Amino acid sequence: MKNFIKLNPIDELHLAFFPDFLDQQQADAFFKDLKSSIEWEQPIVKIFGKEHPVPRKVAFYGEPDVQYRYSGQTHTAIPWTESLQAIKSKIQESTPYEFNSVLLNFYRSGADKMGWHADDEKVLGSNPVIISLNLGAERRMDFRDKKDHQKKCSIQLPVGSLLIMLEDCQHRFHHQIPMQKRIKEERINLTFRQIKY
Ligand SMILES: O=C(O)CCC(=O)C(=O)O
Ligand SMILES: [Fe+2]
Repeated sequence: MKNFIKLNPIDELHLAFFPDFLDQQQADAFFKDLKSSIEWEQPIVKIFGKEHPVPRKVAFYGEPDVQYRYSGQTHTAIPWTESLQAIKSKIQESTPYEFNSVLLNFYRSGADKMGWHADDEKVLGSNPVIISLNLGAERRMDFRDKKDHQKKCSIQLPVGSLLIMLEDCQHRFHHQIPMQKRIKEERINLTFRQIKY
């Protein structure tokens, strides 16, 4: 894969990173378009019997009939928009991976976040490759070994960067986007996935 650097911040964590996959102008144009054209939702999740809105907005797009369960509900993919098609083609020119859907997250400020999790659902198959595009505010992403919480690291995700989580990343590690209260700017992240079943 041309232009990707291999990141291996801790043993066994395999990432590929393309820091300026989109230039600032392209990234800004996609951000603006996605912010207004995507059907953003804020699902309610039940945690210990209490209902909470998820701390960000989300949307799921992809091939017809692809379904994905997140935030406690099954979602059917909304068909690719023109912008998503353009991003998808650009990613497919640079990587050998297949994907049939994208989960989008909209962080309204540094107060929005995503807690520790792994994208290791059965429907993604074993060792799923997750391709993640970053638009808007630069945020930090943390990784930690599921079994040994001392084994951890953080990376910065600047605007226009593309991060690929490879090999057994989802099986061995959790990741999160922590709250960063001093960040006031919005951010959109897209994670392209191959839902197998
Ligand atoms: O916002 C991000 O960079 C990460 C998103 C993520 O981990 C996910 O959608 O599963
Ligand atoms: Fe994730």
